[in-house]
Amino acid sequence: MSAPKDDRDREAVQVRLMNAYGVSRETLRRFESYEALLTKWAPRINLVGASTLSAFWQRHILDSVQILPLASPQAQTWVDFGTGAGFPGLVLAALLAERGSAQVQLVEASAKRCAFLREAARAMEITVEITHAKLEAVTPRPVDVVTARAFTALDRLLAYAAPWQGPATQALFPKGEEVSAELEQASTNWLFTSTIHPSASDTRGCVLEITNWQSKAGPTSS
Ligand SMILES: C[S@@+](CC[C@H](N)C(=O)[O-])C[C@H]1O[C@@H](n2cnc3c(N)ncnc32)[C@H](O)[C@@H]1O
Repeated sequence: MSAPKDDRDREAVQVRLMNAYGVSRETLRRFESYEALLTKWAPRINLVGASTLSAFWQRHILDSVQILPLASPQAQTWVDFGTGAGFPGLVLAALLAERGSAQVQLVEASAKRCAFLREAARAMEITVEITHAKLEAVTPRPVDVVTARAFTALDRLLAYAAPWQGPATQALFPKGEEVSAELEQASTNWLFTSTIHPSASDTRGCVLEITNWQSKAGPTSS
């Protein structure tokens, strides 16, 4: 008798994570602890869409993991806006834990989601900075990488991310089919360099990389 489809899907993604992204067995075990906690908490608080929980490995883990190789290998400081249940910031923090010295800050406005993030970090035995606040209220600092998934449209994202920009900051934003429209809209207010990386987890999606963004109105204030 063959294994249930969910188990086969999970196994296929895990093999891909190891072979294509070099994810270690130890990190896979961490993600399994994370999945168990998410499954336990999800019925009580709104963490991820119920329909996406069964596709945890593809829709959430792979979708987040694919960001890491797009970042500079030297990237040390990371911030993730609106992390929600942990995507992509907490997953990236788990991957970066193997490198030892990277610092990842997760900014999330919901107290319940922050409580979940703390528990998940504990379950995975990783260190991550969880900031319970609205992004607008957080003191920005220059970082190497800014990430945000399903947070807001590109035009507003660039405004949020501008005060976190250093000389070589990369912004890496998972986006869906709306990416062209968002790029067009953002280009009315911003000058930037963009690269669209096809998504490994969703044929309709991409990871949008933005560097060197600046407001057409001149230097931005936060
Ligand atoms: C649609 S969810 C996306 C969560 C996660 N990034 C993902 O892709 O699964 C947006 C998240 O941003 C948070 N959020 C919304 N506005 C925020 C703000 N101004 N500052 C920080 N977090 C915010 C919400 O609480 C929510 O968890």
